[in-house]
Amino acid sequence: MIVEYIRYRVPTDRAPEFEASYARAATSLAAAPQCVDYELSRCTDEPESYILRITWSSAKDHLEGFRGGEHFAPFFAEIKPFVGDIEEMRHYEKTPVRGDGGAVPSLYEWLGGSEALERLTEAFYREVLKDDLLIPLFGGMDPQHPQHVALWLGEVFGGPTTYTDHHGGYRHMVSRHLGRGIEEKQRRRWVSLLMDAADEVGLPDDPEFRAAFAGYIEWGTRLAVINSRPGVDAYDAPMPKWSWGGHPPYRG
Ligand code: HEM
Repeated sequence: MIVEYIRYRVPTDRAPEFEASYARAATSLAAAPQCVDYELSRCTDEPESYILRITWSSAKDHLEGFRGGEHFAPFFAEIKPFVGDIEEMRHYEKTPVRGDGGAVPSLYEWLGGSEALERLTEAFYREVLKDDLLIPLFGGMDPQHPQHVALWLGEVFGGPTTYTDHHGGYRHMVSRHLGRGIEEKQRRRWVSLLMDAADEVGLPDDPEFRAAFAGYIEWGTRLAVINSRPGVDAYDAPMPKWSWGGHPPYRG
């Protein structure tokens, strides 16, 4: 993905016309398959200054796909009167320097940190080991497994990077699922028992936390099923970093 920034300096008497034109032009961005998202901001200190941010699937998709495609002409027709007001129009690559600020707690902090996760995985695997669908997979489980999964979850939810630093990281986690042939009904049971355990140990039950938590668990378990199929080899990937998505915590 690539981010395009376009900085405009528009005299204030033309600002309403400028914003109205962009509101119409945005329908072409919304329809363009190369456009990931867009946002027009106006400077509060210098109201003549605007910045348009557009994320494209790639620079090539923007320059060839969008500009050569059906949505460019109606887009350009709307914004053409303001081309002379452009001060900068360039592509930028995202760097790893980004994240939530201190105003937004990590999911790890919100759920109660490592102690809460250890309580969760202990209660969960106690039930897993009594479950007729899951016992064939977990019968010979390493006794340290619940703690390892607690560390994994902690890291994914924004806690310390202990799993990556001391337990083999992403590749090791994937390798533990290889060749296990996890079936959909086993995945479903795993999810269901984990949600029961979350209630049992009193993880926060606010809608925003549970939606983010369930989102990761749904994603992670489906990936575990894929990784457990025949022919998959161990691979490296960046550690997933899960956050609140579209709904940060409600603090009414
Ligand atoms: C979000 C979903 C999942 C996460 C985060 C997860 C995490 C992990 C981790 C971190 C390990 C390695 C533990 C270690 O380092 O020793 C592991 C192993 C394992 N996982 Fe998963 N897993 C997930 C889903 C599943 C599902 C759906 C199943 C099966 C229904 C499953 C079955 C296993 C088994 C059988 C092992 C090896 C256990 C042992 O013998 O020690 N996992 N998992």
